[in-house]
Formats: sequence, structure tokens, C-alpha cells
Amino acid sequence: MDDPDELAPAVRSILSAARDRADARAGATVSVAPRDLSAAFERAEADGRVPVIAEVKPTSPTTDGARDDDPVALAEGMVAGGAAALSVLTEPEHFGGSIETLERVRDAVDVPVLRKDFVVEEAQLDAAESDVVLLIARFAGDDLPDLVAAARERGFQVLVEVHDRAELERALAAGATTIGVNNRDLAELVVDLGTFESVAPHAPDDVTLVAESGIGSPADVRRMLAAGADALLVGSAIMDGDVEANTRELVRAEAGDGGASGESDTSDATETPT
Ligand SMILES: O=C(O)c1ccccc1NCC(=O)[C@H](O)[C@H](O)COP(=O)(O)O
Repeated sequence: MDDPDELAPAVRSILSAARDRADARAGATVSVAPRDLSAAFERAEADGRVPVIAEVKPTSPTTDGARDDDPVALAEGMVAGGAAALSVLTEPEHFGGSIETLERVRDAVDVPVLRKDFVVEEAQLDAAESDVVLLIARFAGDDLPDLVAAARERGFQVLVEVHDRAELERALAAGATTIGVNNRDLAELVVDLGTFESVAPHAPDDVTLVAESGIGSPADVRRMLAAGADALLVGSAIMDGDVEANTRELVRAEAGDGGASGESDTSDATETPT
């Protein structure tokens, strides 16, 4: 991992909490029979839906307040709105997530579920079963290849998150085949959709590319698809209001009907403080 001093204070705190939790997680090695993420994306496309991973994100360091509805009801609304897959935060202190929430959501839906957390040690992988785990290249550092291998040995599909071209190269060298480009800079916590546009052209064609963060409108969806995204990961814009209608609006972005709740164009905003 690079210099922690370069990270936003909130992110340093998230990482410190993740390391503290890691010890408590050493337990039996999990063995997962995952729901196929690629197949879920293909089903969405065949159905005329943009492949969206909708995120159950009760709060975050860049969100005012917290959403305390039942996460299972939120997750079911996202699936009803057409989400191809779900992402569930399990980080408790900064995102209001939990392992219990992940397990309840995965039991309640039939789409693939991504565990969204800050995994820095192999033992953390054994905290819960999920269909996909996130590994953040910046935080995994030199351990990324070992963590990818350890996750796959347990049956997980792996989404490796990158933020720039150097991290993309490290993800590829670690054998990643599904790569998320996070538009949120974890040093400044500023979102810039131009990040995906600058990194995506350097990814090989056979990599599944997920555009992450800052996607707030059908126009943003179309912008990310035009830049080469195979799927999108969306949290805040879906969690803000009616999750089913918000999800539907984004998955229908290519149909140009603006979904159930109309369309607002934020595609000109290349840099959005969050
Ligand atoms: O979302 C945050 O405030 C945040 C702060 C510090 C580290 C990570 C953070 N987010 C993690 C994510 O990757 C997002 O939850 C995810 O990409 C969805 O982003 P968005 O659609 O912008 O909510």
C-alpha cells in the first residue's frame, strides 16, 4: 500500500478499523458456491437492462445522515427495479454495514451479491459467504496477487478496484478479469467520471469493466457505457429516495425513457465534491 498520509482522514480511519476487525475474523475457511456475475450481466443485457450493481449503502463518510430502513426491503426494491447484482457494505463503523446484513440480503434475493468492505488480510475473507468480493488494489498493495488467489480458492468471484493506470496494470498482473474503476479518489474523496474514461481504454477487451461511484443519472450511465463500461456500480443515487424507481431509471438509461422518475442530466459535471 502507498503512503497512508496521502489518504483522506476518513479513509485512514476506515483502514485502521479494518485491520482491527481482521484479527477477530480468523475462523473456519469459507467455501462458496457463487451465483455467476457474468451470467447476471448477460441476462440483464439480453433483457434490455443496463447491467447495474445496486449498492445497499446505509451511510458513508461523504453522506449526510443515514438510511435506517430494513436493508432487505431496500435490496428487494433494487432487484424489482432491475438490478443485475447487488453490493452490500459490511463495514460497520463508517458505512453502517454488517455481515448480518449481507447474509440476510443474500438469503432474500437470487442475484449475485458483492461483499463491499476493505479487505487487507486473508482472514477477513472468511467473515462471510458472498458471490463476489471486492479487493481494492491501492489497499491490498503487494498482497494483491495472494489475496486474489486466496479469494478464488474459497470460490469467490473477485472484483479488483483500481483508480489509475498503474493500479490497472497491477490488477491485470494479479490475474484480475473483472475490474472496477473507481471514479472516487480515495485521497481527496472527490468524484470525477473522467477517471473511468482515462483508465478504461488501457484495459484489454476480454476484461469485464465496472464503472464505480458518482453515477447519478441516465446521462451518466450512457457516458460510462460509451467509455467502455460493461456494468456500473451505483450506491448513493439509488439510496437517495425510492430505490426501486431510482434503479429502474438507471437500468433503462439506454432506452432513453428516463425510467419511472424522469431524467436529469449531470453528464457535464466532470468533478463533483461528494
Ligand atoms: O462513498 C464514500 O463516501 C466512500 C468514502 C471513503 C471510501 C470509500 C467510499 N465509497 C466506496 C465506494 O466504492 C462506493 O460506495 C461505491 O462505488 C458507490 O459509489 P456512489 O454511487 O458514488 O455512492
